[in-house]
Amino acid sequence: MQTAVLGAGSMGHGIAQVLAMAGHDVTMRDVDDERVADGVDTVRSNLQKGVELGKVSEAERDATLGRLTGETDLDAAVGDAGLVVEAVPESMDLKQSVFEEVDAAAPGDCLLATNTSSLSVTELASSVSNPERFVGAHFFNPPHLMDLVEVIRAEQTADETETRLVEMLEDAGKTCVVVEDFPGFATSRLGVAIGAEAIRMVEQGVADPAAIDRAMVEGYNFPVGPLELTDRVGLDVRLHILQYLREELGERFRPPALLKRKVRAGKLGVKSGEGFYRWEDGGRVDTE
Ligand SMILES: NC(=O)c1ccc[n+]([C@@H]2O[C@H](COP(=O)([O-])OP(=O)(O)OC[C@H]3O[C@@H](n4cnc5c(N)ncnc54)[C@H](O)[C@@H]3O)[C@@H](O)[C@H]2O)c1
Repeated sequence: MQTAVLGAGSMGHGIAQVLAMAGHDVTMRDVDDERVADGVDTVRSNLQKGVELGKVSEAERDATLGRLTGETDLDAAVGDAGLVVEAVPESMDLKQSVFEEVDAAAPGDCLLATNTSSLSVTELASSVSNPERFVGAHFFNPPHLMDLVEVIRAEQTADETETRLVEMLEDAGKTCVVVEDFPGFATSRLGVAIGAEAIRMVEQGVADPAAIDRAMVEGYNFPVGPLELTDRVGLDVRLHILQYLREELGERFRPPALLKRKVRAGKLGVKSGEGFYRWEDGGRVDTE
C-alpha cells in the first residue's frame, strides 16, 4: 500500500522503516531536505546494523530501501496514500494544521493515524472530514525494535478503521493493544505516574536514583528503572505530559518540584547529557 509518514525525526524514520519492511511503499515527509536525508540515512544505518547482527538479510535491506522515498512536498507525499501516519512534534495546533492540509490533499478514504503520545485523538480527528477513518497509532521508541503499538479509538473512529489498522500493524509484526481515548491512554498515564512517584522518592531522600531503579529492575522485573527511563524519554517530555494530565485528571499528576527544577536547568536526560544520571554518546557515564 502507498503510505505516507509525516515527520522524519526520532519516531517518523523508525515507523517508516517498519512499514517499508512490511512491504508498504513509504514516502517519508519532513519540512526540509536535510531532515529528510537524515531520516533516510538513519533507516539505512539501522538496516545495516540489522544485517551485521544477522537479523536482516542483504536482500531485505535493499528491498526496504527501494520502497522508501524522502519528500518535502506534502501533496506529493499523501496524494495517492492509503495510509498516513503523522509523527510531527507534540503540539495540538501543529498536528491539527498538518491534518487539515492532509485532508485537502489525500484520497477521501485514506486511513489517518497519529503517533501522539498524549494529545486527544478525538480533538485531532475533528480537524478532518470523515473523522471515522481517524485513529491513534502510538508506536514506542525505537519503533523498529519495540513490538507494542497502542491503538487509540477516537470518539469518531469506526470499527472498520480500527480493524484495518490493527491488521496492517500485525502484518508488520507489531502487537496491538486497543484503548479508548482518555488522557495519557494506558501507557503514558501509568508510565508517568510511576516515574513521578520515583522522582518524589528521590526528593524525600528514600534512596538515590540508582537504588530506586535497581529495586524496580530486580524486584519487579522492569527492563529499565523509572528514573533511567525518564532520562531516556526526556525530562521535558515527561513534564509536559504530567502538566497535561494534571489539567485533565487532577492533582495526583502534579509534577514534582525536582523535575521542574531540572528541566529549568536544561537537565533533560540523555539528549542534554544529564538528567538523573550523566550520559555520553547514549550511555550512562556514572558508575553505581
Ligand atoms: N520520542 C519518543 O520517544 C516518542 C515515543 C512515542 C510517541 N512520540 C510522539 O511522536 C511524535 C513525534 O515525536 P519525535 O520524538 O519523533 O519528534 P522529533 O522532534 O524527533 O521529530 C519530529 C519531526 O517532525 C518534523 N516536522 C515538523 N513539522 C512538520 C510538518 N508539518 N510535516 C512533516 N514533518 C514535520 C520535524 O522537522 C522533525 O524532524 C510526537 O507526537 C511524540 O509525542 C514520541
